[in-house]
Amino acid sequence: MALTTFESVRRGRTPATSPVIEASGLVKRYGQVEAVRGIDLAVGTGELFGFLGPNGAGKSTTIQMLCTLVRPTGGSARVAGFDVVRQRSDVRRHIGLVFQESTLDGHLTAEQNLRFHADVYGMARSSVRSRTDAVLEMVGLADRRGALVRTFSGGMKRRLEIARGLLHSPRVLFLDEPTIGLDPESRAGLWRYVDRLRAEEDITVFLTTHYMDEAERCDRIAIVDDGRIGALDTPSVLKAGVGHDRVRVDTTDDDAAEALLQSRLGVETTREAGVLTVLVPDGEQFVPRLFELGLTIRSVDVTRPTLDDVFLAHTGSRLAAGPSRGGRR
Ligand SMILES: Nc1ncnc2c1ncn2[C@@H]1O[C@H](COP(=O)(O)OP(=O)(O)OP(=O)(O)O)[C@@H](O)[C@H]1O
Repeated sequence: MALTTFESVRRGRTPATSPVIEASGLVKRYGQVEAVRGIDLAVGTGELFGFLGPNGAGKSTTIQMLCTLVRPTGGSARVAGFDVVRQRSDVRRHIGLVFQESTLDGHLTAEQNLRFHADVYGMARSSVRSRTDAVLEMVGLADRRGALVRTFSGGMKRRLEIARGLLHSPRVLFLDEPTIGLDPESRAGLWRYVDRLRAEEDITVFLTTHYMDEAERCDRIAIVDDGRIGALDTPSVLKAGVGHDRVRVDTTDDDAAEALLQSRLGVETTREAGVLTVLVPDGEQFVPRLFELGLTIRSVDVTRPTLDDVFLAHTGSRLAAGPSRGGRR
């Protein structure tokens, strides 16, 4: 799915393709605790959708409602065209789940784990063999199909879980912090498989993550805080919304540079750690104009707002604060 398709959609809340997940006024209360306070969203077919928020924001509860594991207190949601309350088994047939905690059986082989899942889902025997081959191939585990899962590395187990989540050809794959606890190489490997999967099957991926690089991959992101969505758009629009590019210029004569920047380019400067700093909407367009001033410039660097800045602006905490380790599921 080309990113540009989604980039071209100006209204962040509207997906570029027909919605496969739709939630309207979704609420979940646990006694006095209002875990989810009214979530509205639409996720398009084929989209990689990021659902970000600090610990306790309501992400897992929202996912559990979308996956039919928890019944909403209010509002409604449809997944793959089916209502999450009235058509639970239809929803379940069309979704795949990969949660933080492994539910694989270490005493069974990779293939036996998949077979067991196929039985639970009532898959037709005729399709199980070919589909098992296809998903094991997709996640690079075809040659380990007969090995016991307890001999697998953390990355291999996570890949097998993705294979299992895909076995029944779901339309939506829910990945709840899928790379938590994995080393960088396994994380990169897992994303290679997700990319390949998205290229090969018209699947929608609903992702929660605390990693900025994973959030950057998303076509669109919702930032949820205190049970509500505070922002929803493409990563680039969200970043543009939180501030300016920071251009830091090192010159041979900062006083002269400061005067020229103000008089000729009409920009205010500050000095941060002794370096002349300018905040501008578009650093890339600004830098060539700097060089036209005839200054002797030693170096220039441009820093753009990151998704971490976006997260901080909307939630008051840092995305990079680290993945959650709690689990109530
Ligand atoms: N079964 C439950 N009973 C009571 N309160 C709950 C239950 N599940 C969640 N909550 C509360 O609802 C709120 C939202 O929790 P939720 O797990 O959805 O957050 P989260 O965004 O997924 O957090 P994390 O990133 O830590 O997984 C929290 O205050 C949590 O304590």
